[in-house]
Amino acid sequence: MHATQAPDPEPFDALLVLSFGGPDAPDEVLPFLENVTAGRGVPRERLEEAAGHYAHFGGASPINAQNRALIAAVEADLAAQGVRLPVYWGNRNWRPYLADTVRRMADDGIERAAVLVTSAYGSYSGCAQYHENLLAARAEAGERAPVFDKLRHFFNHPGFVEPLVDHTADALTRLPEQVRAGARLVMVTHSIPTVTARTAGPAGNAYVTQHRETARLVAEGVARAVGREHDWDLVYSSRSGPPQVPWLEPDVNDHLVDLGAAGVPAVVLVPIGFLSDHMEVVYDLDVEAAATAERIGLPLARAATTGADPRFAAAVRELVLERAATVRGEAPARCALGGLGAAHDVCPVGCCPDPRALRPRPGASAADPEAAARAPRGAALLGERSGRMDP
Ligand SMILES: CC1=C(CCC(=O)O)c2cc3nc(cc4[nH]c(cc5[nH]c(cc1n2)c(C)c5CCC(=O)O)c(CCC(=O)O)c4C)C(CCC(=O)O)=C3C
Ligand SMILES: [Fe+2]
Repeated sequence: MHATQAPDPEPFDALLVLSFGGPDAPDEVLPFLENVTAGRGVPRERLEEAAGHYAHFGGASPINAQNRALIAAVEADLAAQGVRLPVYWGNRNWRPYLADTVRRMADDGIERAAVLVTSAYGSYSGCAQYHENLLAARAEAGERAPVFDKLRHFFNHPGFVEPLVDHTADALTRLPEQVRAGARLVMVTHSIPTVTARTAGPAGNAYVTQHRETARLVAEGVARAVGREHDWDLVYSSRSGPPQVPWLEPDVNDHLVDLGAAGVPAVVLVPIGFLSDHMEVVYDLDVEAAATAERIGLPLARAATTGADPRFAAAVRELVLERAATVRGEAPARCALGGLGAAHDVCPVGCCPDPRALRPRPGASAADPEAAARAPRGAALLGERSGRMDP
């Protein structure tokens, strides 16, 4: 018998890792891309361009292997801490599809699961759309479907930030010594339409605000680690959509050219927007941005993502136990670095509406920005059957 009691995940009887998904083979690339862009107005040319990125890697995205590694790290951490919680995995856009996973969870008798979404930040694509996916999957699984509690955004959790700090300090050492001290930290994330950015989070602008905070925390940590300040910028990759729709800028490539022209001696690319080495990282940064830097003679190093770092696996456990305690009506410590504090557990009304609901449609009455978001999304996922509600 152990003297100390294992931490209590009650009322959760499972953890669900919910991610984007990606193809595992060349013949899966187009069907995957069609899933991603269904009804989202992404032009055919952009689809073909994206297919080319996957072709560059033999038609397979690194994302599935990365998620398997993350799940293995989380399982190892839970086991080491004596937390008995099975871990399930489902994706929005590819196998294992979320709906199949939720059906399996129901078959296994799972009643209430914490959900880790592999996006650290609030936005329609990174938060609300996953809530919609959960809602749809529950509807498909029928009345035995488990209840889901999506964990809060982890952009300012030390278990996410600290590995990025170490990886950035490590990337600095890979630059030639004579340019190292003057290196600029270029923090990169996925671009999104500016309208989606403006309406992200309970007060708007959450996507950019949270990224700026993570960028600042990483730069601050790096300064402590290397004993020297480095200037930083927040830039964007992977622009999609039709050309007439404005997306967040500057693009990482344009920015590298500007920095080179301004006489910046070297750059470290820090992919703060991505939990692991997705296609956006291994293609958009390691192929495309690296070629841009090469062309203009700018020394460049790319920091590794947080990935399956054991500190992140421990953070996932902490977030699950924290949320479990909150659901039980306790007031647990909510760990967060910096000035923004721990993000909300349940998304309030108006949080991260679908950009399609914000676009005025010809022949329709003026678009209602709140139309897509009339119900608090977290609460909507709680089982009416059980009558459970969040505090
Ligand atoms: C905010 C955000 C995240 C982070 C949150 C999260 O992690 O969910 C994210 C993640 C990802 N995006 C990914 C891939 C793609 N995203 C696309 C298209 C789009 N992304 C968007 C936004 C985001 N995307 C948006 C607004 C679009 C336009 C279409 C639409 O409104 O939905 C397209 C279509 C073709 C193209 O345009 O490139 C692809 C192939 C992969 C997998 C990579 C791999 O295979 O390793 C991952 C993790
Ligand atoms: Fe994307």
